[in-house]
Amino acid sequence: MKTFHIEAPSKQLDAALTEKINLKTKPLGALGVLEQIAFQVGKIQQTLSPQLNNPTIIVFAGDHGIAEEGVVNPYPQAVTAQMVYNFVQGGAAINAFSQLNNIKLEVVDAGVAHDFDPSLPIIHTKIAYGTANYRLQKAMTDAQRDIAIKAGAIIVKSAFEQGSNMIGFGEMGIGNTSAAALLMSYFTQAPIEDCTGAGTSHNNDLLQRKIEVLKSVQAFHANITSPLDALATFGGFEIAMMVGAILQAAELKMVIVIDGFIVSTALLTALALYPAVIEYCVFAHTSHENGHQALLRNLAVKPLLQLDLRLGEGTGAALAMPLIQAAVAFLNNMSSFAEAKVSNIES
Ligand SMILES: O=C(O)c1ccc[n+]([C@@H]2O[C@H](COP(=O)([O-])O)[C@@H](O)[C@H]2O)c1
Ligand SMILES: Cc1cc2nc[nH]c2cc1C
Repeated sequence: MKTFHIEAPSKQLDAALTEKINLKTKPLGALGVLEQIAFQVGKIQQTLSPQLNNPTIIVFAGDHGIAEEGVVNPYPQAVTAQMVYNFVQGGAAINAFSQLNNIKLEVVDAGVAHDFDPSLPIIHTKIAYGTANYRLQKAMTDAQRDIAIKAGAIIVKSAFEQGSNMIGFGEMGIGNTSAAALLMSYFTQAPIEDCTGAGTSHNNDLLQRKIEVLKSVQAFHANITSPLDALATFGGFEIAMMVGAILQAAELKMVIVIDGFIVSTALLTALALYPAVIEYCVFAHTSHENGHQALLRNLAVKPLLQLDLRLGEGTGAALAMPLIQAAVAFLNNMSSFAEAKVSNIES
């Protein structure tokens, strides 16, 4: 696999950032979580006056071999490609939210089981027409996984070179809550029941069967040898590309906005390879998908929003970006007690 150079941000400015935040005209700590975000962004950028430029969301789409069977997903596999057209035409939730919040949106064919016209405004990096069915074999070869990681990295590098320093990732892939559940169970060691949710289903009818199927998949792949092997075994291509994307964004010291359940399992994979990545991540929301809460607890992180979203596409990230911008705005634009001649208490 491509290697990345990822270091935790220096602690050099920690004290100065804390002091700058504490001396703003507000009771100590009164901006709550926004204070933590302001501190984190200042630390990532190693400045007391951080700037967020060209916020970008990249949606990776990919199909999953198991989805053809319809045993773990209520919607047909064809919806993945249909939603890609919807993204291109501007009709999805992520289009509405990114347009509202001035976020640049890019759509990637990571491995959709459909041929898209090359002239469409899609990043065409298809690895294959969906992954293989992991009930029968590994979802992808090691070579496909490595190509996917590299492709995700190249896409992020290009966004960075176009001036972006805050990036979020979204995904679209019928069946991908199953891949995500398998990855979460592997990385957190939690039983598959605790990692499996209803996905796109609106009732729990499917859930028990989904858990049984995923248990049998775990038994079939009992000898996973490494985090990268887990990624190749369970897939999908959109998740593998997000692993590369997250790693590249951390290497470039970008602010990484983590969306829902599936993106979080890409992050688990990235963290198993490079633990310092966590320092670059802001967690957008707690998904309604069973498992996400436990995953976030496992990482000891607290997301910004709790909206019971379970859509994916990067929608939570798009909604959280203005809050991150608000944190940076107060750090840059609020007066200190001294500047505004407001009386402070002795600290
Ligand atoms: O982001 C989430 O937390 C999330 C939770 C549940 C479902 N999804 C989306 O639903 C799709 C996968 O659902 P499923 O039931 O086909 O596995 C996929 O396109 C995801 O973007 C996303
Ligand atoms: C319609 C639809 C839209 C989605 N967006 C992300 N995952 C999705 C799954 C479905 C089924």
